[in-house]
Amino acid sequence: MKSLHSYIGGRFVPGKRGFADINPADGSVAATVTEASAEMVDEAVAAARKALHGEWGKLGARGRATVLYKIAEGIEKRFDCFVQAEVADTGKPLSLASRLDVPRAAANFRVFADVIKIAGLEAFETELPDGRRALNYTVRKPIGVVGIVTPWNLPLLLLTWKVAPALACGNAVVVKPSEETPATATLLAEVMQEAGVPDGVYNVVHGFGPNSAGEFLVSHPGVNAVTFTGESQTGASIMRACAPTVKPVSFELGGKNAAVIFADCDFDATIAGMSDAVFLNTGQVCLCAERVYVERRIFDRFVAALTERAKSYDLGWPMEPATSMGPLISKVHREKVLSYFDLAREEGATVVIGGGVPTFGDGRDSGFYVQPTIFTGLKESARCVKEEIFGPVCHVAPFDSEEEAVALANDTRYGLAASIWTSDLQRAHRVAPQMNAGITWVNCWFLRDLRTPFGGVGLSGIGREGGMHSLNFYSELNNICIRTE
Ligand SMILES: NC(=O)c1ccc[n+]([C@@H]2O[C@H](COP(=O)([O-])OP(=O)(O)OC[C@H]3O[C@@H](n4cnc5c(N)ncnc54)[C@H](O)[C@@H]3O)[C@@H](O)[C@H]2O)c1
Ligand SMILES: O=C/C=C/C=C(\O)C(=O)O
Repeated sequence: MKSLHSYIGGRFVPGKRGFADINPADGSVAATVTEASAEMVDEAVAAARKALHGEWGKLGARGRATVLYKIAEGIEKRFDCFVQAEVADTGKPLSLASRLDVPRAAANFRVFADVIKIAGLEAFETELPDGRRALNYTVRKPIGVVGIVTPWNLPLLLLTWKVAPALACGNAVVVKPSEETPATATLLAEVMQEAGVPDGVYNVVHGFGPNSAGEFLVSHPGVNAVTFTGESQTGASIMRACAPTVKPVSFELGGKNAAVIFADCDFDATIAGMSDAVFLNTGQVCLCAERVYVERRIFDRFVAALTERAKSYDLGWPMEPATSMGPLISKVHREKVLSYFDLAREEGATVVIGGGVPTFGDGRDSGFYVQPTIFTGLKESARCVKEEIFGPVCHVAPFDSEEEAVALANDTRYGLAASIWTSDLQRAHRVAPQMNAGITWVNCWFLRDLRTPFGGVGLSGIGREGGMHSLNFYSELNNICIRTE
């Protein structure tokens, strides 16, 4: 049985207590993991601090970019290892990990290497009424030791989305991957060693959230900034933990995202896109559309076509190439999703398809699969329309006018992503800016350009990452004002 340990100051360090890393496809134990104690988190933060004062701190942006390209190559060299580790931890289909998670991890390092090389700085020529003149210019410095806490749904993708810009900016990091998916962050440590990343620049502490490595890290006085992706409530706890030392935070949190489908959409392309938007990664993507609003004229046709799509998913073993939907991440998460399925029925939903657990007659019956599920008929005030479920499920409701669609889409305390499906370009331009969300896609979903701002409003987060926005979070700007006259 494989044992996964924390990685501190360039060494794998076992913790005293162990916990199981479960494969959600059949409930088997994929690996054992040792938990980092408070002392080990202290050591990781100290190792990161030390690295900032060593050769890493002296390397310029070009030198760091070269290291980031090597990390990207290192991930690609071990492509199959990363895919297998991610599939074993998450149960996601091999095809998905191969086309999304692992390629994006390498892309994250390449893009931020490119961005740091071309990033400019601000400068102003200042003229005061009394005749004095000055040149103001800004320099970018690392923020220091960055604490990175990440979730289980896209483990390597979301971890590297933060590690890459943090390293590009010259920081040292201590990462706390989800206890559900510890493998790829650990494997990345080996890539870091091979790429010549100095000891202490990348540290991993394994464990849980409250009263464990997660809390020890975010409340640590030696951590200069915290970046977190996960549930909104966890974000609130982390914010409280960061308050005493006034750490800057960047939060990418939950969503209850709307899709708005107009009758003039390209119907087949919309069904294909919406099938991903609802069911990709078993609906466990923060950007997934759980609220789907469809213009009444095409409502029945849309529901029927999306239902056909739901039927077409192959809930196979994750390592089978044909598998298109895996299990949910854990028993606990499946219980949560199933409790929402029960609640939807109590709230008066019509179950169009799904709503339960599939049976297989093999080991997958001990895994955490659920059926792809579509509901209709709920009131807008229903909890299943308001709360994030995070499973392969959506509620579809009709609308009659553009104004009504915008109001329905925006009636949420979240605000991460929205999608609009229409062939009318003017309508797209009119409606898109009205969406109360950080990201609005038109005739597509989860189409990413890593230079663009990514983040949410309301309960969906604080701040934006991506391109220059990441550089601004992961660095301190020092403005220098020189009197010239
Ligand atoms: N907005 C985004 O970009 C985005 C991306 C992916 C997932 N998510 C959200 O993440 C959630 C699913 O992921 P999850 O269940 O792993 O989230 P989670 O909040 O339960 O856990 C995320 C991480 O936080 C740690 N943690 C938990 N409590 C903590 C505490 N008190 N202090 C420090 N660390 C703590 C966990 O151990 C884990 O590593 C969903 O709500 C989803 O919408 C958002
Ligand atoms: O589950 C959430 C997905 C987040 C995606 C990103 O952060 C990204 O594509 O950069």
